[in-house]
Amino acid sequence: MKLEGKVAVVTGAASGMGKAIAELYGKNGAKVIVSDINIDGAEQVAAGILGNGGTAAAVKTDIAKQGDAEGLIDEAVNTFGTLDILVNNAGIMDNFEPVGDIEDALWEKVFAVNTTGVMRTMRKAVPVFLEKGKGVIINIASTGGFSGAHAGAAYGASKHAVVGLTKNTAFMYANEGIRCNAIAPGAVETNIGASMTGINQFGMSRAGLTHGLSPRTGQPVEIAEAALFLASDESSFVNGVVMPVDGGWTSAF
Ligand SMILES: NC(=O)C1=CN([C@@H]2O[C@H](COP(=O)(O)OP(=O)(O)OC[C@H]3O[C@@H](n4cnc5c(N)ncnc54)[C@H](O)[C@@H]3O)[C@@H](O)[C@H]2O)C=CC1
Ligand SMILES: CC(=O)C(C)=O
Repeated sequence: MKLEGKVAVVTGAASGMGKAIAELYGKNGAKVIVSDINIDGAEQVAAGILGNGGTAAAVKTDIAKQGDAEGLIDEAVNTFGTLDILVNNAGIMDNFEPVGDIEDALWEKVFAVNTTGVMRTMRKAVPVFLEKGKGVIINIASTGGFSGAHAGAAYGASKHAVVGLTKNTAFMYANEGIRCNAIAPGAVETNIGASMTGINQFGMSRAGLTHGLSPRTGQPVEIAEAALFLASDESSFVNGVVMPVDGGWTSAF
């Protein structure tokens, strides 16, 4: 019970890594706000946590919308009285486009979900954490947040931005009891492929050169275990890191 009594928001928690994180946090005593644009999926995850004796509530959130992203933090405080842990996990892929093939609409959508949504929940959570004198932020970035060769230009840029936002936040609030870290998963077996709408064959063939070096794919729970460590007091001196959880993929670079 590493998170007994803590209130956690997990975005994109209807599927994949977000679901695994929400479930593991629930098992460890956290009160979990299961947030997703897919409310049916979020409700199922919340029901599963409740069924296992935990505490959870589902909240429909389109993280790309300012009102939803900010309202999510209000909802957590209104429902469970406070906020201790924010996990920014919701994310979408691009279609592996190199910069020469990017369309503005896709660029803007990828940034709205993967980057701007992350900034907005953090901006809203920080005053709650400052008032308490503590709080934990975990951003699910990607190995594409420090490699140029794991997806398309928009996805890579959006995750590099999350890495920068994470490090800046860690440093800015380091004396205020707020810790901010990122996880950089490698290739994990989830439903993220469903967010692709028409793969750029050239871009995918270039990214595929490095994907071939990944020793194996991971399971969502293997990311969730890292997110549990970063949320718990066991990582009390860990701040501003971008932790690869990739089976050793990026040790090759
Ligand atoms: N699967 C992989 O190999 C990797 C994934 N990641 C990152 O991990 C995070 C989680 O992705 P996965 O679990 O793989 O994907 P997933 O597709 O299984 O889950 C993502 C969840 O985010 C939700 N979502 C999408 N757009 C949303 C929006 N506008 N508002 C709210 N929720 C929204 C989806 O409904 C879904 O439930 C993402 O940030 C992704 O970029 C990073 C590295 C590798
Ligand atoms: C989807 C993604 O971020 C990777 C690294 O595969």
